[in-house]
Amino acid sequence: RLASKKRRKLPLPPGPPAEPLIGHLRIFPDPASTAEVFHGWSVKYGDVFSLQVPGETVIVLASEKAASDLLEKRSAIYSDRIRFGYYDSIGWGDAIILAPYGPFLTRQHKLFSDAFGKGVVHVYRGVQEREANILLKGLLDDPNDFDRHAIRFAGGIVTDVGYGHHIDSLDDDFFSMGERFLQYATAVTAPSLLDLHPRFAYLPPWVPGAWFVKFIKETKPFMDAILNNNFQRVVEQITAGTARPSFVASNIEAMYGEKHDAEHERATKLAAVMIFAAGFETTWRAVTIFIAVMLLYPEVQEKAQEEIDRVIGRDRLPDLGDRDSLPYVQCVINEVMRWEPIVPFGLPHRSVADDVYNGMHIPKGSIVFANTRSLTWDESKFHEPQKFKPERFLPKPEGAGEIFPASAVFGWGRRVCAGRYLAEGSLWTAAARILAVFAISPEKDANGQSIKPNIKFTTMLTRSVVTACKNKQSSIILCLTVIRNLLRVIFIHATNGPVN
Ligand code: HEM
Repeated sequence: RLASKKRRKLPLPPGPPAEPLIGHLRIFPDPASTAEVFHGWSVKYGDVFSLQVPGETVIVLASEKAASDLLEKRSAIYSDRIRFGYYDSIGWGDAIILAPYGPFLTRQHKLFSDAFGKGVVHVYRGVQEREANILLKGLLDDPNDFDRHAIRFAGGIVTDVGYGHHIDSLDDDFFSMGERFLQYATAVTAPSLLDLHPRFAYLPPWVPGAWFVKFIKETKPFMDAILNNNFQRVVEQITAGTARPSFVASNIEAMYGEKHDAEHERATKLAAVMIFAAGFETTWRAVTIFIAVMLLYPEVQEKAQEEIDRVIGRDRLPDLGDRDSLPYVQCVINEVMRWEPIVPFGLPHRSVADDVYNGMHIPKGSIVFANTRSLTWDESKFHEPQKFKPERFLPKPEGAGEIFPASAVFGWGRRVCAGRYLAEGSLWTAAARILAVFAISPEKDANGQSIKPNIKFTTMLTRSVVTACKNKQSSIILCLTVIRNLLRVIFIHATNGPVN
C-alpha cells in the first residue's frame, strides 16, 4: 500500500497547459490531425506526455523505446482496451479488437494465430493472387476507378478467407453488407455519452446528445444479421457438402464430434466478423495509398519495375515465392507503410494497474497511444524521415540499413495486429503485380503535358487518399495506368478467363 501511495505522489508525464476541470478537452485534436498534433507535442514535452480529458488520463508514447518498454515489455499491464459503448450495447464488446484483456480475448487470439500465423498464412496465396489478378483486370479496363478496384480486392480476400465466399461483383450481397457495416463503424467513432457508461443506451431518445439510442435500435438488427447469417450460411454449406475452405468452415468442422461448445461458436462468429472489420478497410487503403505514392515517385516505380523484369523475367507475374528475390520491391512497400502509415496514431490500449516509468506515474486505467507518426518520423532511426526513400531499408552500403518499424505499423505486445502476415502478403501481391504490369502515371492535358498530381492524405479511422489532380474537383486521384508489359496482360486474361 505504501508503495502505491508513493507512486501516486510521482508526477504524471508532462503535457500542454490544461484548463481547470476540462483539462485538454478543448485542444484535443480531431482524428484528421491527431497524429501530427501529438507529434508536435512530443517535440515539446518529450517522448512520454500526458493529457487530461474529463474522467480520463491519456498517455502518448512517441518513441519506439517508450512504446516497446511499456506496451511490449509490460504488456500484462497495457493490453486492455477502452470501452466502446455502441459495441457493448449490441453485444460485440468482447470481439477481438475491442475485447478487454482476458480469457475470451486469448481464445480469439488463438483462432487468429491458428488461421493467420506466419507459418500457415501461405494457404491464402491462391486467393490473394486471384484477387490481385481481378484488380489488374479492373485497372486495365478502368484505371480511374482504381479506388473501387482496391475495395473489391480487399473485400474479395477477407470474405473468401473468412467465410469461403467468392465475391462476383461489387453488387454482391456480402460486399454491400460489408460497406454498410463500415459506414456504421465510422459513425460510432463520434464520442458520446455512451462511451462513459453503457446504461446511457437506455436514455429516452429525445434527450439532447442521445442520438445513439435511435442509432442502436436501427442498426442492431443489421449487426445481428452480419454476425449470425453469414456464419449460418457456412453451417448449411457444410451440411450440404458445398462449403469452401475458410476460417469459419474449419472452425465449425473442428467442433464436429465434440460436445457443442457455445463459447467456441461465439468466438468464431465474432472473430470472423473482425476479419472483415480489421482487414477490409486497412488492406483497401494500403493499396490505394501505394498507387498514389507510385504516382508521386515515378523514379521509384521504374527502379522497382527494373528489379522485377531483371529477376523474374517478363513472361510471368510475380508471386509471393519471389518475395525474397525482390528486395527493392519489399523496401518500396515498407516505405509506403512507414511514410503514410495506415493507422497513424495507433489503436488505444488501456492500462490495468498503476505504473511508474522514468520517474513518472502512469495511473491505472490510462488510455495509452503509441503515436505511429512520431515513431516513423524519428530522426534517430531514419535519416530525412519525412522523405520517401525506399532504399533506406536496403542493407549498407547500397542503402542506409535502416529497420522497418513493424511494431509502429502493426501494433504492440499482446494487441499486435492479428492479421499482419495476411495483410503483408495481400499488399505485396497487389503491389508487385501492379508494378509488373502497369506504369502508373498522371493524366495528360490537351497539349499532351502531364498534369501534376496534387495528392493529399487524410485520416478518419485509417489513412486514405482524398484529393486529386489539381484541375479536377474529384475526391480520388485521376491517373492513367499505362500498360508496360503486354505479355503479362495476356497472361492475366489467360489465367483468369472471365473475371469470376
Ligand atoms: C495493411 C493492413 C493492416 C494494418 C496496417 C493493420 C494494423 C493494425 C493495428 C495498428 C492494430 C492495432 C494494434 C495495437 O493495438 O497495438 C491492428 C489490430 C488488429 N488487426 Fe490489423 N492491420 C492490417 C490488416 C489486418 C488484417 C488483414 C486483419 C485480419 C485478417 C487484421 C486483424 C487485426 C485484428 C483482429 C486486430 C486486433 C488485435 C487485438 O486487439 O488483440 N488486420 N491492426
